[in-house]
Amino acid sequence: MNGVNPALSTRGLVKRFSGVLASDNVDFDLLPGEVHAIIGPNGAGKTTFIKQITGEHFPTAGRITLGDTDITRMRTDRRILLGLGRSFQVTSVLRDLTVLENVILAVQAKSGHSFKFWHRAVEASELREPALATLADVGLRAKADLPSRVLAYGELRQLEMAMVIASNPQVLLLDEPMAGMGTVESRLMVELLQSFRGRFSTILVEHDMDAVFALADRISVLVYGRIIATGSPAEIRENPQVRASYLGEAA
Ligand SMILES: Nc1ncnc2c1ncn2[C@@H]1O[C@H](COP(=O)(O)OP(=O)(O)OP(=O)(O)O)[C@@H](O)[C@H]1O
Repeated sequence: MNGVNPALSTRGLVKRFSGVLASDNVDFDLLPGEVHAIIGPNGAGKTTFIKQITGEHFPTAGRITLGDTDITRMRTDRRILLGLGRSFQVTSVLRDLTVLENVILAVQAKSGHSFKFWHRAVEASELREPALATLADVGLRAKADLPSRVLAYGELRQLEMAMVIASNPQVLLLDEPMAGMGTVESRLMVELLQSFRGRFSTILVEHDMDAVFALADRISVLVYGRIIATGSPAEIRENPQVRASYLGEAA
């Protein structure tokens, strides 16, 4: 890897579900600061791969390393404390709290702050300031004091993103960030993710190929649990094996 230590890597990752080999000897490297997209047909094993990284599934064999730490069999909450950030579902936004309070809650959860009284957490400037800065990053600064329930769907997804990046994760897992979005919302999300360029080491799983090709520095193609190619968007677009087994059919 040219002497660069990956932010996250897997070696020989195997996940077997009775008859199905959902991960077939996956060697994967996420380089510092890159957006590395994983694409592949339905059932290729993308979700299974992500779930092994988050700790929702343990691999049948192989190894997962976050920085220098072997996390293969570590619990999810410990992985999060070590710097794994995962996009929340919209349902994790507490609708009765303000936009800012939701971000503060996310910062607080990661920082290990244990305030006995919630109002003290909301007032604590060491939580407030970074939360406000993060809201500015995602374009929601003006809505900080509104109850989250008044946000439009696209804004909720921006808030969700703020809640993930607020704790400055070393590795950001984005599992279908464009899911359920219309054209305009998707374009805004692509712009938002582009504004993060270089800031996070990001694994992106996404079915929207326009978004993938706009955002990814590198793309790995998963077919039947195996990575059949890894390369720049241009290399992947031109790869005959990828075209035959996946992109060709989509095009
Ligand atoms: N808990 C499970 N038990 C049994 N088989 C499973 C389980 N989870 C996934 N599989 C199988 O593993 C294979 C990979 O599934 P996975 O959901 O990881 O694919 P995917 O690439 O995420 O698909 P999609 O794009 O449709 O979300 C599929 O054949 C699936 O049926």
